[in-house]
Amino acid sequence: MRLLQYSESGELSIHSFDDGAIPPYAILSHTWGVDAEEVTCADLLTGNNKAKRGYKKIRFCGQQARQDGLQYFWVDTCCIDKTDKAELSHAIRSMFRWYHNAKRCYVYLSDVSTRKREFDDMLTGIPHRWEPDFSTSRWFTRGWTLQELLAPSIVEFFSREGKKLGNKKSLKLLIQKITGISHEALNGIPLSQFSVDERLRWKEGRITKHEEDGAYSLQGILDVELAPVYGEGAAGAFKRLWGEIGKLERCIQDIRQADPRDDKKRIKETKGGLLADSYRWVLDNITFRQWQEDQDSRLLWVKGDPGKGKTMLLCGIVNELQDSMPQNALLSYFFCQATDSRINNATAVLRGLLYMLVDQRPSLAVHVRKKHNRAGRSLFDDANAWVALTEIFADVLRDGSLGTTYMIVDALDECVTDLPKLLGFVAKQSSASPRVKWIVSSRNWPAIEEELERAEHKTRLSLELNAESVAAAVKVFIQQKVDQLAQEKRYKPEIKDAVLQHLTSNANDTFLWVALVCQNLQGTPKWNVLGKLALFPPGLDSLYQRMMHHISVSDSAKICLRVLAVTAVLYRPVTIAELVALVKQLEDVDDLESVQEIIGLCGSFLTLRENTVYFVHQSAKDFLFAQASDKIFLDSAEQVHWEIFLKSLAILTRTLHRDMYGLKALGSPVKNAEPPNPDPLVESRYPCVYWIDHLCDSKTKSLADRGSNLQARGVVFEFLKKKYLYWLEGLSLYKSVGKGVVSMAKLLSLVQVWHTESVYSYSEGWTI
Ligand SMILES: Nc1ncnc2c1ncn2[C@@H]1O[C@H](COP(=O)(O)OP(=O)(O)OP(=O)(O)O)[C@@H](O)[C@H]1O
Repeated sequence: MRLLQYSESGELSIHSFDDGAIPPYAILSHTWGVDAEEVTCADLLTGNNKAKRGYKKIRFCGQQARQDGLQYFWVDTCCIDKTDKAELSHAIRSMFRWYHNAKRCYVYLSDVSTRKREFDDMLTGIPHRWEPDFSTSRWFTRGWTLQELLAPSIVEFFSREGKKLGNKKSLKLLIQKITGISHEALNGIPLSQFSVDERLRWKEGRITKHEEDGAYSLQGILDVELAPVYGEGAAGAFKRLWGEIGKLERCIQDIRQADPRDDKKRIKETKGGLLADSYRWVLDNITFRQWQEDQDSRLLWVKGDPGKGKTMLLCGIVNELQDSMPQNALLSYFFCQATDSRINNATAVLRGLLYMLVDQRPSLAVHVRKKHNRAGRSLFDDANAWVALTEIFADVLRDGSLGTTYMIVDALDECVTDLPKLLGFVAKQSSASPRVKWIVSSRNWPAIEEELERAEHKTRLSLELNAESVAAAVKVFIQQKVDQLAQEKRYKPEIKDAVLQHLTSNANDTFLWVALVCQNLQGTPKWNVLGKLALFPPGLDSLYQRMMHHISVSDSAKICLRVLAVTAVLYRPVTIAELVALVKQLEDVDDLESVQEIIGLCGSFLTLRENTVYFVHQSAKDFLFAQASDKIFLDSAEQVHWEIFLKSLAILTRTLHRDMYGLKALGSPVKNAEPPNPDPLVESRYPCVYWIDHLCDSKTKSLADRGSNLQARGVVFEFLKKKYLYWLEGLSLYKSVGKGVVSMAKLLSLVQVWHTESVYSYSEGWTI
């Protein structure tokens, strides 16, 4: 980028700077006069044509910049060498960014005068107003000036005498009236938050000298890049612009696997809502403040035992940052959950973080588009997705337009697949840039500590070492929960006091323990509360143990344990309809209410939200595997996987057929495929995506279980023979083709294992 500078003696000079080393500068916005009177790059380099009228606005810009403490300034007439085609093309593509990055933009209005005022005042005694001239100024009718108004954060307007008229914020009512652009856009809200149609409306009626510029001048406003091809005409330029907008939209849609904002909302609600007074302590915590204020503190690791409130703390921190960060800062976050295969792996974490960044600032998609244009959606979910995502992510974090950026990842310990890779990535990237600040949270796992140790600028916030603050936060939580219970269940004061007392003395600074006991008390009649209190032992595991015992001795033990066993090995939370289809024992329970009741009986471990069954907490699932596996899985977890695999293929064989959504036209885009009502595939969504995973995690890999292997081969062969294409159609309707491809690769490996273990038999002759 070239910049101008006036020396102390008033000498004008021009300097070139590389992208990473551009000093602070002011920028001029104006409308062109007669070409011959504008100062060109050649004029400056040769020192010719010093009498051109165009020097007036250059002098104005230089003086104003100096007054504002800026040494350098940029003027389009002479800072671009328009005779050099490559430079012109680069400048057109960079212009929005140059205006955006300028410290101040001065709009020089050569057709608005303030001096006229004094003259008119003398003649008529009526004060002259510059506003009418301002409203009809040529500046508001030109194409390129739209981005010059929108891109910089400070835009100041000057009359032809160089008198300041105001800025885009102080004049926003007037500017809105003239341009139809909303206050929010003039106040600097990211343009990506306005629809493409609205942004295009702002451009209506504006003209450009070259017809193609109508489209080229919109690229920054619409977050796309368009290399200029003068001569293609307006139609050609707009056609390419639409094409780029379409590609950008597809790219952002393809990155999106799940929106972390929705996951955060869901997690917060499933955990009973966020209590601000139970997390605000962190804002005054010395380690947290150091992370926030110190440039050299880039990675904060929040660590603590299960149920200490890390996830809720991070939800609170996200809210606080959202409210307090500067407008051009970015915030991206991800909440891992081991029980949900959409959000329990390293690739999903990067994809979620990237989605949030690109969604807030679509111009960052330029780093994704190079690869995405070639690979499409499979870039993010094929076997090489991790490698591609880490490269893209590193480019995004290096982007020059990135200001302060916050990256937050909760529950690293719940990243089931490729955690070491994720830790390595966080350690590396958090050391790379002082502009990017990271917070991660996890349990106190030595393996995580070891990896994060490699980060250069890290601090840690241990909840155990901040026991006093956590204890006070838990106390507030207990008080709020007990008030709520007492009010809803109309406790007498002595019962309320006893509950408060029991919770306070046994919670051991563990939020989750309090939440579980209160959930239990919710279903306890008030006459039984005092008797029941003593049955809630301190410590999470003891509490789970008691809950397990309660389920095991109940009349519904058999069915509840089965529901728990199946739910524990599923790869994502399932809807009630999916659960009923997968659990054989629920087949005869034909009404929804009874199923809900059964799930309620497992209530200490499971919870229902919007018809979907979730584990109350990861620690509940951990407990089932570690300490109750003999009770719930009976034989083994692999056996449960095996049964789900068989059940899945039975469901799919029954439900999959040709053109399940009645689309009729082959090749309809899947995004237009609306499920019929009722949806014929309501039970088969889960089996369609996960049957191979269950097969792989069942016993069939082992030669010892030859019988199962033979049975698996037979069932899989039959299924693929009859339903393979319909299965692909199902995957496509569920937008899970990428996952299907990965699953097929897994199946192929499994077949190869069978083969090498001599289970494969040519005489039966089937191949995959
Ligand atoms: N600030 C808060 N407001 C409301 N509820 C809270 C808050 N902090 C913790 N809780 C309650 O405590 C429970 C456990 O908290 P959370 O899930 O955040 O713990 P965690 O430390 O992330 O646990 P784990 O490491 O086992 O995942 C939540 O389900 C919620 O009921």
